[in-house]
Amino acid sequence: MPATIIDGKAAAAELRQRISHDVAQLPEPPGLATVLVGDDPASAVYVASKRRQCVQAGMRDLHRHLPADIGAAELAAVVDDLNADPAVTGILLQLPLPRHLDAANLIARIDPDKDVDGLTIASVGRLALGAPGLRPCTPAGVIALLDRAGVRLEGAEAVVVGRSHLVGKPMAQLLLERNATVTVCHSRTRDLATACRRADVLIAAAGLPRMIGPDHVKPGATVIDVGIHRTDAGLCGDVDTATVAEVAGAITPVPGGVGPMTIAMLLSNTVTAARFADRKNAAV
Ligand SMILES: Nc1nc(=O)c2c([nH]1)NC[C@@H]1CN(c3ccc(C(=O)N[C@@H](CCC(=O)O)C(=O)O)cc3)C=[N+]21
Repeated sequence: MPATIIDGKAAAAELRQRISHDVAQLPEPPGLATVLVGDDPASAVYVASKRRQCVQAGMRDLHRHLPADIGAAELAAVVDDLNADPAVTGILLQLPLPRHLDAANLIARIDPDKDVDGLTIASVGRLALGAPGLRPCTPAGVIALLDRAGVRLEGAEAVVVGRSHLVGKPMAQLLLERNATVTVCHSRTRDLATACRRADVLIAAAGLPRMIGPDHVKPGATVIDVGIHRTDAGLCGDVDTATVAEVAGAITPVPGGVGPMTIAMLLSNTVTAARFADRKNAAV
């Protein structure tokens, strides 16, 4: 029997409904500052959807579009400005940045309480300690998707393929927090297929088109495809969906899987950041 398709579009729409409701309860609409440097076409598409959904949820769109040749000091000043602006609840610096800019340095400038991407050192530390904080959107979206699909994580064998700061590492930590037994695989893993076949829940986040095939999947496993690649044949993920669907119990499609959940979690983080800001104001 072919795998159940996990519908990320529907899950994201549901989550956005809840977020709109939460936004309406806040004393003031949160503001999301998306910062786009240059004109990378894929980045432009993602940022456009983030902005549209932000407005649809009742939040303020405080977008900044900056030229590709902006200097590091100038971009740092923009981040400082957004940190200081009380109308700005969340800041998202769209990656990748042009080559002459040091992303780590600029991310480090973002106020951790406005870090809706969950990428600052403080956010990473809070996640590692299990302390309250803003979690990276894609892995948080994957957990929400698994919960909605009724996938049990407690005691499950979870295998994450990929160890990026944006997805793989925080994904492993969130799964661990949910009491899964977590294995992290990467480009130097000796026998990837064997390691992956342990998985009850397999997360493909290595960034290589269709690298996960049916040989990597235990029959009945849940397969989450975080990859997104634009090829001549159209969009595809890190999973060879057609063949893996013959083996897996459930699988996320690309598009319509993890991507929409990433954006919904960004909105959710912006609401969380608004609550942090309220608490800070109440304290003074
Ligand atoms: N600071 C930062 N934070 C990010 O979260 C971030 C980033 N930089 N840089 C790039 C990646 C990629 N990313 C996606 C978000 C939504 C979809 C998405 O909605 N995808 C739709 C399809 C959209 C399409 O046609 O491409 C889907 O999968 O159904 C995909 C990819 C966020 N990223």
